[in-house]
Formats: sequence, C-alpha cells, structure tokens
Amino acid sequence: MAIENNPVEVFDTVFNRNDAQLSPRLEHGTPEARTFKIIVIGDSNVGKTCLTYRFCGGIFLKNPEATIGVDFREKTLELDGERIKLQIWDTAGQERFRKSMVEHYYRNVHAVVYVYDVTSLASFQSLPEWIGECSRHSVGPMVPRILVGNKCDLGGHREVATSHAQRLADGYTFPLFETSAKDPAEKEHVDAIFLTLAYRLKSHKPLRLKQPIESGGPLWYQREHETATCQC
Ligand SMILES: Nc1nc2c(ncn2[C@@H]2O[C@H](COP(=O)(O)OP(=O)(O)OP(=O)(O)O)[C@@H](O)[C@H]2O)c(=O)[nH]1
Repeated sequence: MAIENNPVEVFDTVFNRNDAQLSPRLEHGTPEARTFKIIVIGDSNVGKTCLTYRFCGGIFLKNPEATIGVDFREKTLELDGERIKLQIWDTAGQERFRKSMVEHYYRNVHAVVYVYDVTSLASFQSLPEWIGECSRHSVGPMVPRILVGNKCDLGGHREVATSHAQRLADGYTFPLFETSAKDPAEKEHVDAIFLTLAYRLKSHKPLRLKQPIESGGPLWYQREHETATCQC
C-alpha cells in the first residue's frame, strides 16, 4: 500500500486499524500465513524504498519520491512448507515526514532493517541514532535486526569501508549485508536480507554467520538446508 496523500488522512485510514485488519484473512481453505512486521529505517535517500521494491516487486525504482510517513508493502513466502507473510514498513527518513507517525512504526515490530548508503559517511554515522530511536520506542533486544549498506554499485564513490561497517555490526551483534537495490545481479542479496529475517522469525533461532560467498564480494549470510520460494 503506497501512502501518497495527506499524512493525517493516511494516519486515520491505516493506523487506526489493528494488526489483524492489516493482514486480511485468506480465502476459506487456504492456510493462514503467519504475519511479521518488519520496519526499514535509516537516513533519507539511502535507498529504503528501492530495497523494499526490489524485494517485493523485483524492480528498481529510478525516481522514487521521498516517503511521506510510511509506505507499506507485503510479501508472502513459503519457507519449508510454511506460509509466512512479511509486512514491510518503509519509513520516511526525513524528520518532517516522521513526526506524527513515529509511535506507529515501532508498535508490535518483529524485526528491523537499518539501511545506510555506502557512498555517504553521514548516513553511516547516523546509525547509532536510529538504533537508539528503536530502544527509546521499546523495541526489545531480542528483536532481530540487520544492517544493510546499500548502493554498492557505486563502488568508486564509496565512503564507508566494509571493514568499518563490519566493526559496527559486530559491536551490536547484527549481521551485515552490503548490496545494491539498483543492480539486478544483486537481487539475490536483497532477497537474502528479508529471507534471513523470515527464517529467524519463523524458527526463533539465532542467525548463524557463514563465510561471504566470494571473498571481497558482497557480504551476506546464509543458513544451511533452507530453501524458500516467494509468492507475490
Ligand atoms: N546507484 C544506486 N542508487 C540507488 C540505489 N538505491 C536507491 N538509489 C537511488 O537513491 C535515491 C533514493 O532512493 P529511495 O529508495 O527513495 O531512498 P529512501 O531511503 O527511501 O528515501 P526517503 O523516502 O527520503 O527516506 C533514488 O534516486 C534512487 O534511485 C542503489 O542501490 N544504487
């Protein structure tokens, strides 16, 4: 659900419904999918909207408008024979678009994706503030989180070294992914971000770190013996 109108109207139409209403019942006879709410947060312009579009729709949005309040997308996955629905809340990076709705982002959150832009040191330096904001809004320490460095296709303009990001991620014990919403070859890595969270939420098991697929290539994490198919 893209929210493009007056934020106040949007607030009324979306947020005054409870989570059950946000996850409509499936047709009779279809197994109900377990639903998890994932919020995607980080500075404006880091690519939060493009990452969620790449995962949910398989496309790259060239000229997305700045998110006002929140955009809301869903994707249903079948993981090891179980239907899992991810409600992905793409939140506004700009403070002026966040104020009235911030409490609602953090209500009943199951997982968090923190995004920075590898070509913007400032967006990386903001991460502790975003992480602190989650804590201030009672997102508990057991809520799975992932750190994502986006825009890896712009390698020549990189301002955040992988080693630097890895140190931060290790300090918080979050997995780190580096990827690009733009590069179609990176789609698998974008999917891996959300699938990693989906498996974690489904099983309540800790994430297990494995070696990056190619040394020097994008970092991502994979769980053994797990396969997924997506139903859009
Ligand atoms: N080169 C490159 N550009 C990207 C990538 N992801 C997003 N962009 C561009 O970065 C700009 C911002 O992308 P958005 O997805 O709107 O960023 P956002 O974080 O959602 O921004 P807000 O809605 O303001 O919070 C757009 O011009 C995108 O086309 C990427 O992986 N590589």
